[in-house]
Amino acid sequence: MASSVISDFSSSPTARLLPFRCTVPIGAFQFQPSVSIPLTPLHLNASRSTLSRCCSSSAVTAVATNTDTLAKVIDGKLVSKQIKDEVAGEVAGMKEAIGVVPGLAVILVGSRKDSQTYVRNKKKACEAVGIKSYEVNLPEDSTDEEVIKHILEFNNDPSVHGILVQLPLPRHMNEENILNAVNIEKDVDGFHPLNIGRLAMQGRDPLFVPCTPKGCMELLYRHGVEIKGKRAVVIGRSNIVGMPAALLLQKANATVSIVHSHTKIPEEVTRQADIVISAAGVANLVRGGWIKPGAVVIDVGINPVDDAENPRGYRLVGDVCYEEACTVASAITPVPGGVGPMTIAMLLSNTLESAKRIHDFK
Ligand SMILES: NC(=O)C1=CN([C@@H]2O[C@H](COP(=O)(O)OP(=O)(O)OC[C@H]3O[C@@H](n4cnc5c(N)ncnc54)[C@H](OP(=O)(O)O)[C@@H]3O)[C@@H](O)[C@H]2O)C=CC1
Ligand SMILES: Nc1nc(=O)c2c([nH]1)NC[C@@H]1CN(c3ccc(C(=O)N[C@@H](CCC(=O)O)C(=O)O)cc3)C=[N+]21
Repeated sequence: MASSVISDFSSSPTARLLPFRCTVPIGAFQFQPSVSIPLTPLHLNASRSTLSRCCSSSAVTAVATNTDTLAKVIDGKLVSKQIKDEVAGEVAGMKEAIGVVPGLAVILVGSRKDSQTYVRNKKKACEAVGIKSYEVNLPEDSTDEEVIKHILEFNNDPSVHGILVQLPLPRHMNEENILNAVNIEKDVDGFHPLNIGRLAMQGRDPLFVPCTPKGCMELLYRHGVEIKGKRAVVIGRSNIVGMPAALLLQKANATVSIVHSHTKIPEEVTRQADIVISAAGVANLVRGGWIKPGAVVIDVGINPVDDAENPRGYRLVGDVCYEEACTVASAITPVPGGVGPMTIAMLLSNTLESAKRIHDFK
């Protein structure tokens, strides 16, 4: 039943919304949700007809399952749309007040199809909210120096407030040297070691938080999921997702465990968690039996799997076996339509934040 009320609307597009809390309706098979989630229009129940055909359901029988009540779907597409609308409003306001238009520069090296698609989508998203985008495409066999030359130009260009070097870079390149060249004041990806270092330290704050983990946290906040004092498990420890996600959960006072490829009995660790963020890049790694009944599951994984019925010949699935997880979790993000769109929304938000900081615009 809905209980409390929304408050604390600050002017920032990613301002903390204090949760509009209620208890998840629990079906005939009763289990206690480990976190409270809100009853807002953001939620739909997972429908069996839209469940992905991920895996056989045999593993689910090993755990207490809730076959009558399916998890709430955390709709990242919808939340990202709200954030983009907020960003668009602020971008227009800034232009009108001080004549500044935020600018994002994207550097793409090589011709990976997936990277080209991401860059195209980022450009479209910028246009939609009024952010100016700049793009540099370099051939696969470029040198580190060529990439760094463009970064330095953007560092010195006052119309550029955010710089993103699309990853992964070609294998011959030194990612560390290249990312180090980005001015931390324009590091909207939050990948510069100074930004990551500040994220890791008590009492310090980074200028930017990496977009994907920030998007995961934003989904939890905007859905009223309590984090303080909860157990969280992050599957994956990469610099761009897993590690910063674990740091953010810790900053929010969760007790955090990290599962990686050397973790023994990862299902046992994961089953302890009230909140699971999975970023392993392994399709259907997380089965229903890995999830504590009532847990909230954020699936970051984007994994192509063959699908002859799909015109593309493949479809995207997450790390989590959605069909199984839906019967155990209290809330879950879908793939696609979960964390992915949030990553883009956070990039726009970070770019706006950067322009505001550089121009001292409140
Ligand atoms: N939705 C979005 O916006 C985004 C989605 N992604 C997706 O998220 C996923 C992860 O991306 P990224 O972090 O860049 O990937 P990486 O390959 O850099 O990292 C994967 C991590 O998962 C761990 N891992 C791999 N296999 C297993 C396993 N079987 N059990 C436990 N842990 C495992 C690895 O452990 P170890 O360290 O031991 O090798 C590593 O820490 C991918 O599917 C990617 O496409 C990425 C960025 C944004
Ligand atoms: N410097 C850098 N910054 C990044 O943030 C970065 C990167 N490099 N390299 C690659 C990864 C991956 N990533 C995604 C962004 C959006 C979706 C996204 O919008 N996905 C849609 C589906 C898109 C589709 O259908 O193809 C969804 O999940 O609904 C996914 C993945 C950002 N990354």
